[in-house]
Amino acid sequence: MSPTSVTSSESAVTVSGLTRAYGPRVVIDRLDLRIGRGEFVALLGESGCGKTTLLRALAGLDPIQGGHIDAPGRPAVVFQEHRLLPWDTLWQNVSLGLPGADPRKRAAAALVEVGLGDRLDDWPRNLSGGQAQRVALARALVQEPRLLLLDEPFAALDALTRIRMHVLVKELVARHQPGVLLVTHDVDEAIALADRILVMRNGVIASEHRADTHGGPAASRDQLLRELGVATNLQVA
Ligand SMILES: Nc1ncnc2c1ncn2[C@@H]1O[C@H](COP(=O)(O)OP(=O)(O)OP(=O)(O)O)[C@@H](O)[C@H]1O
Repeated sequence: MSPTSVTSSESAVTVSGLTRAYGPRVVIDRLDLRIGRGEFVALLGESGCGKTTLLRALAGLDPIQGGHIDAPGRPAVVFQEHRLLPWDTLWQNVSLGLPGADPRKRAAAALVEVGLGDRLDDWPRNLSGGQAQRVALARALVQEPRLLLLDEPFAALDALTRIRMHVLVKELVARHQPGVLLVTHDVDEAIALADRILVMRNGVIASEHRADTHGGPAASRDQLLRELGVATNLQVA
């Protein structure tokens, strides 16, 4: 993978008036959103509010019932489960569907970037959960997507592995400059990673918080928990 030079004003995705319904039930209601190249956006919201529905619509995996999604190129998606093919080696998994010459070489470079450059010919079954998610990240980024969609990719990992993955994904996004939408339940993860945190409620973006220009966090933990309807004054007797 080669680093890409982009301008921050370049759009990774622009969404206007997006509506997504399951039968009569409207889950996303005329939602507007723009994510720039290199921008890391986290999406929080209580369970069932429509986060994954939005991500799947942006990925082009589901039909939409109204509005418009402008996402040049094909978005790459990393899910909570790695979705690697067990009958393919790691480099084959990473290069799957990759157009152009020398797929093994490009897959190798991607695996080096995620710290698995010595495991090209190994099999998914021999990987830990964290290693498998590294391969999933390599498989996404080798496509050099303008938009990277992350659906709770670290949720099943232990706390230390999750922190290592945060450091890695931050580095990779800084180098490759996709726009990122991270769906997460983890308020601390959103604070650690995001330039902008969105809180979704009733099918729209109810509030948004931007990190300050000095890299300060987009919002405090208490503030986000309050917005998510979680009491923060819990006292242990
Ligand atoms: N295929 C489907 N058919 C009908 N309803 C669906 C379908 N998928 C999701 N829903 C409903 O749409 C709503 C939003 O679901 P979604 O999975 O997007 O929420 P979420 O915010 O990602 O939840 P969680 O945080 O628990 O993963 C929920 O009420 C869910 O029951």
